[in-house]
Amino acid sequence: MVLKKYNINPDLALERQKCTFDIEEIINIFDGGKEKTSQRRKIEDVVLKSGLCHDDVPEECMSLKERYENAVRKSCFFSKLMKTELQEITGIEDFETPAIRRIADALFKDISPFLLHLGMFVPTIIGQCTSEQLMIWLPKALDLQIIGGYAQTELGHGTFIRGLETTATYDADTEEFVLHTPTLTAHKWWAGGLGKTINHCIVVAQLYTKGVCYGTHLFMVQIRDLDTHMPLPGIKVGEIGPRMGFSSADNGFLGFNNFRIPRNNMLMKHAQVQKDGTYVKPARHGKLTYQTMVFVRVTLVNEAAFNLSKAVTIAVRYSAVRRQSEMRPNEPEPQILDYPTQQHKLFIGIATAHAFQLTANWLWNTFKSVLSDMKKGDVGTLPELHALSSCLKAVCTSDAALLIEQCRYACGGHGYMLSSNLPYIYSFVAATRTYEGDYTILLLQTARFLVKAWEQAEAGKTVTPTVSYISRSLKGEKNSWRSTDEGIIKSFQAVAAGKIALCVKSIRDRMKSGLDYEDAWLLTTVQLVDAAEAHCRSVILETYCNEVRRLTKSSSDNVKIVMHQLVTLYLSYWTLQRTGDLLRYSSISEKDIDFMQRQYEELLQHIRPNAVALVDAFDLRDEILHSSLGAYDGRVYERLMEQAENNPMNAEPVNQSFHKYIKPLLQGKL
Ligand SMILES: CCCCCCCCCCCCCCCCC/C=C/C(=O)SCCNC(=O)CCNC(=O)[C@H](O)C(C)(C)COP(=O)(O)OP(=O)(O)OC[C@H]1O[C@@H](n2cnc3c(N)ncnc32)[C@H](O)[C@@H]1OP(=O)(O)O
Ligand SMILES: Cc1cc2nc3c(=O)[nH]c(=O)nc-3n(C[C@H](O)[C@H](O)[C@H](O)COP(=O)(O)OP(=O)(O)OC[C@H]3O[C@@H](n4cnc5c(N)ncnc54)[C@H](O)[C@@H]3O)c2cc1C
Repeated sequence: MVLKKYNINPDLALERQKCTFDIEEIINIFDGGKEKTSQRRKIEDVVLKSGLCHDDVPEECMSLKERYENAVRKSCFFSKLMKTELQEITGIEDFETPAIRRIADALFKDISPFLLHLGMFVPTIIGQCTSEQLMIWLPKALDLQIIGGYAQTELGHGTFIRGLETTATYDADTEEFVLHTPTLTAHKWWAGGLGKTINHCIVVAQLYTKGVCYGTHLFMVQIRDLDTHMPLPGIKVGEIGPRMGFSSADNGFLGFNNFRIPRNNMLMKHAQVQKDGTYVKPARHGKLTYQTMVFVRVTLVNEAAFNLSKAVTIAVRYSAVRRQSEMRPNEPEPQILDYPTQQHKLFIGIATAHAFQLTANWLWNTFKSVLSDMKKGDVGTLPELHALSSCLKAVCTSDAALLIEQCRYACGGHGYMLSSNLPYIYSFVAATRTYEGDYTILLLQTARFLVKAWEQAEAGKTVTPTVSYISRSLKGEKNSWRSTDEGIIKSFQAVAAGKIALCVKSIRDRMKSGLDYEDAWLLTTVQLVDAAEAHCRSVILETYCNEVRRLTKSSSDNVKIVMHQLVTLYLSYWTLQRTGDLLRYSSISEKDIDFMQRQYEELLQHIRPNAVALVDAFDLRDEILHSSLGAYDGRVYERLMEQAENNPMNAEPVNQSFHKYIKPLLQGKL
């Protein structure tokens, strides 16, 4: 759609005059410096000027097939642009740049069918191939001579990878693997891009050699002819059908009928099958084939932050423009943003977007540092990364989905319109809570790490920094509540320690009563999930505070003030959400809770004048927001009417169904 130009809505113009800080300063902080802001804007200019974002009809008015075809068209031209003009700006192969991710949303209101190519296929090649394999596949994948996906999940199993049924049996005579789908439930299911788009695929299958099963391994498989795009003989492939979102991503199914691939197509960086069929197991860690999932979990924290920032920008701008009800008789209707309950719904969204973005950046740096340790042969930091990425992925995607839905509630009926973009943002983020490891499953992985850390600390061993609070708790350090940043973080750590202690006790008590470890663990899983969530909260709170302090060291006083107001709002909000836990595990009193409630309500008032400026500081262009409610100019009603008038349903004054059905019904002739 071409965005019509309007003058700024007067309410929104006034809001911007109230701003107390330099928006550009905050933009630079989140981009990582002035230079990065300028590079990002250059990238956005190039993409927006390319004309690629244009749709003749709104995406939501297209059929599923049209949406898919439109998304393929855009993905191809966008890929070409990335290889040419964008590469000149970003530097060769710098696909890591968050700017590319951001501007991709200007093209795809839903998502690109190439998402898995960049998001999982290329990262798997990088992380799982030997250097010889890398030289064969990486240049082709980066150059889009081959397009790939990641097919792990099957119809019968997603969570439990060890239960996957697809087999890859080595045939030493021909030096090939035979891929086979032995049952209905063994069909690969869900892989993005698999339905219609990709010609190659990373397939996760149970490896058999010399009659022994060695568990799941990764294989590079060509599934379609590069010229005709027809499925290769022995391959059954297609689209799984309409779903809540991901409509243009052609999620697919895949079955193999004794399909042969060369031995070299097993990704052999960590484990190998030699020509004679001898299996060589990974030298360092048994779960290195799960590395791409860890990578994606790390990036999903960023996705949670980015998508929440879009939703809250839309809802705050709308709330500054929307007037409803009256506060006092005969007074003009106020902006709905003036209602404290509306501020309560929205300002936590702004603070959470900051908290998640800074946590995502921190997690990304942690990931890079663990990768560099692993390159040197040290896998000692991997368990902590796995525990951190698991709980942060679970909690951030889950919180973001809830807060995005809250943004929709905050926009009343108009938030329900697809043109608000809130339903799209929600359905995308809702899926992130499930894929790449369901919420509960990932928290249970973190819980395993926490229980182990508890046992290590009990044995007097040093534990990793993110769980050092366990050692303090075991030393008998009592928590005394203080309503400062550090004080609140310590109390949240005391909550996490208290919950982990109870889990350990429950497991031990259950074992004393005769249960084996597995049953004792199983019966404690409700508490274990809760403990892992509490641990994750303490990590987010601490990271957010530390990062704001570090990043605003040389900022102006006004930026320091407003960024810190949001930190305090976040800490107060979570204190009030978790009073039960804090009363149980810290020394917080009712008086302290009253104080926190008052502080929270005062903060809403302090933040109110800067609310619009704070969402402007996410620097999200209208073309990325795609929202009739959230455009920079605030011309909500004009855009809603414009979109209604453009609705293809209004192209003809009388729909043919009137003549076919309604009229005969009215006339008793049906
Ligand atoms: C032109 C286009 C432009 C577009 C631009 C876009 C740019 C890119 C944007 C990027 C966004 C990316 C989006 C990508 C979209 C993705 C779509 C979705 C994909 C998928 O969902 S793929 C499938 C994912 N599946 C899962 O996540 C399954 C979850 N299950 C598991 O992970 C495991 O089964 C398990 C962990 C739950 C259990 O595994 P297992 O039984 O094997 O292990 P145990 O529980 O017995 O544990 C044993 C020990 O191993 C440790 N462990 C487990 N996992 C790991 C790990 N990953 N790393 C390290 N260690 C691990 C356990 O902790 C255990 O350790 P312990 O010491 O013994 O306790
Ligand atoms: C939009 C979308 C895109 C996807 N893209 C891909 C892709 O590209 N490639 C790919 O391979 N896969 C993909 N997936 C699949 C995805 O990874 C899985 O759906 C996900 O990992 C969850 O697994 P599941 O469906 O087997 O759920 P299940 O494991 O069946 O979960 C169902 C419920 O059972 C619970 N449960 C399961 N096991 C346990 C347990 N041990 N303890 C307690 N509770 C348990 C879960 O918590 C959940 O509540 C995609 C999924 C979606 C929705």
